Amino acid sequence: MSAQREMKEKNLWHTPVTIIITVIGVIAIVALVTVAVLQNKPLHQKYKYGIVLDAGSSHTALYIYEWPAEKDNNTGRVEQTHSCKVKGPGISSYASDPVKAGESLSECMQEAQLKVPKDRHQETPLYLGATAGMRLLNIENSSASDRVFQAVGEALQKSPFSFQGARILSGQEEGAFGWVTVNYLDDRLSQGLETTGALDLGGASTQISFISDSFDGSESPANSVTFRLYGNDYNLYTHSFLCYGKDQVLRLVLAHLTQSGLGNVADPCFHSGYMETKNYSVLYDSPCVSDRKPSGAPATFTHSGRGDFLQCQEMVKKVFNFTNCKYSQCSFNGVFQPLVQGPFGAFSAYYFVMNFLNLTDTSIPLEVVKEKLTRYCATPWNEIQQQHPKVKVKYLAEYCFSGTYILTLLTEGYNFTSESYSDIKFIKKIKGSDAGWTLGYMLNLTNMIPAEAPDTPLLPHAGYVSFVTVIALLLFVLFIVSLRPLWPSCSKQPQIV
Ligand SMILES: Nc1nc2c(ncn2[C@@H]2O[C@H](COP(=O)(O)OP(=O)(O)OP(=O)(O)O)[C@@H](O)[C@H]2O)c(=O)[nH]1
Repeated sequence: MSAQREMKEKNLWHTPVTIIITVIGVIAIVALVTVAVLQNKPLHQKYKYGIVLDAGSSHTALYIYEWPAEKDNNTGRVEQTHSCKVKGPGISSYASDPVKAGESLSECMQEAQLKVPKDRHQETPLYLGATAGMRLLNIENSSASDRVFQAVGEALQKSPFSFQGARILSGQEEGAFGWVTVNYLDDRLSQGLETTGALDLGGASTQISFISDSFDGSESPANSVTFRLYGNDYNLYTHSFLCYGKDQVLRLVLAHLTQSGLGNVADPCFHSGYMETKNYSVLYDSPCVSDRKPSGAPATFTHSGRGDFLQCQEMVKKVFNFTNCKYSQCSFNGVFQPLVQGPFGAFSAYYFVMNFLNLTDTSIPLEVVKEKLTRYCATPWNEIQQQHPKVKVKYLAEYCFSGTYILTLLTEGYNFTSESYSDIKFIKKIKGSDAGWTLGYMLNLTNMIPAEAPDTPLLPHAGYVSFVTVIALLLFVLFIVSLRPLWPSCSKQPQIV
C-alpha cells in the first residue's frame, strides 16, 4: 500500500505545475476557437430594405427589395419581397390635380410600412423614378410636370422611409437599368458570363439594350452606356423610342386612320363586331400625335373592328420610318442599331400580351406565330368576350393590335429574323423579382454592384472554424510533447522506494 502511494506521489501528471499548464492550455484553445468563431461568424441574419416606385405612363407600381445586411457588396443577393400596384392611372394623368397624384400612392405606401420591419423604416431608402408618361408631360407642359413632382415629393416625405427624391429617368437610363436588372438576377454580371439583351415595352416608350461585338460606341455615342461591374467592362448599346410604347403606338395608328376626320373608322387591328365611340380630342391629347389632329373633325368617331392581321400589320408598319439612315445600319426613324446579338429577355407588355395570346414559346416558327395571330384577330369580338369573361375589356380589345405591334416591332423594327426570333424569351420575373428597370436603378443608387470583383474569403466559414480548431489542437499537442522531460516514465515499472 505504501509503495503504491509513493508511486502516485511520483507521478508528474499530478504535480501542480502540470495541472496548471493543462488548464491554461485548455482555456487558451477554448478562447482561441471562441474568438475565431465569434469574429468571423455571419451576423445574426438581419436584412436591409430598399423601395422603388416605378411611376409609369399607365400606372405606378411599388417594389420592395431585401438583402442580408452584411452582404451589401456581394453578388446576386438582392431580392424583391413585395410589389404593390397603385390604383388608378400613372402620375402624369394627374396634371390638372397634382395633389391626387400624391394621394394615389398612400395605399401602397401603407402596405410598404407593414412589409418593412418598423426598426428598419428610417434607414430604408425610398426612390421614385418616372418614365415616358412624365417625359411626355414634361415636353408638353414642364410646369405641370414640376407640380406633379412637387405633390408626389411632399406625399413621400411624410412616409417614415428615407425618401431620396423623385425624378424622370432618361430613356437611356431606363434601357440600361432594365438590362442591369435582368443580368444581375441571372448572376451573369457577378460571374462574367455572356449577357442577355433586354427588350422592354411600356405604355409610352420602348427600350432595346444589348451587348454587340460590333458596337464600340464610336458610330453613335448617344446609344452607348459603359459600365465596369465586378471587374468586367461593358459597352452597352441601348435606345429608348419615345411614343413607341403600345398605348402611344395605338394612338399613332388611329391617327393614321382618322386623318380624313371622318365619323367612322374601320380598324383592322380590332375584332369584327367591336364598336366604341371615341373622342377626337382624347385621341389627339398627346405630344406623340397632337400635331396631326385633322382640322374640322367631329367631336367623336365610331371606332369599329374588322379583324385582319395582315392589314393591321400594314397599318402598324406605317408608324415606322425606314428611310434616312445616316449610319451603317438603323432600326427605324434614323436610329443607329447594330445587328441584334445573343439571347434576349422581353418583359413588361411584351410578356403581358404574348402570354395572353399563348405565344411565349419562341421555338414555334415565326410563320406559325403569325398564322395563330391571324386566326386570333379574325375571331369575332363577341366570341372573344365569351371566351375571356374575366379579362378587363380594355386589355381584351387590344390584344390583336398589341400582338401585331410586337411582332412588327421585333421583325421590321429591330430586324429579328425567323432564326434570331428564337433567341427571345418572354419573361415576367426572374427568381421571383420582376424584370424591369427598378432593381437596376436601386442597385446603382445604393452602390450595391462593385466595379471590381469582391475578394472572396479563402475558406468558407465552417472550413475556417475547423481549420482554426485543428491547428489549435495540434499546437496544444506539440506543447504537451515539448514538456516531455517533465513527463513521468509511464512505461517504466513503478519504482518502489
Ligand atoms: N394585358 C395587360 N396589360 C397590362 C398589364 N399591366 C399593364 N399593362 C399594359 O402594358 C403596358 C405596359 O405597362 P407598363 O410596363 O406598366 O408600362 P408603363 O411603365 O406604364 O409605361 P412606360 O412609362 O412607357 O414605361 C401598358 O399599356 C399597360 O396598360 C396587365 O396586367 N395585363
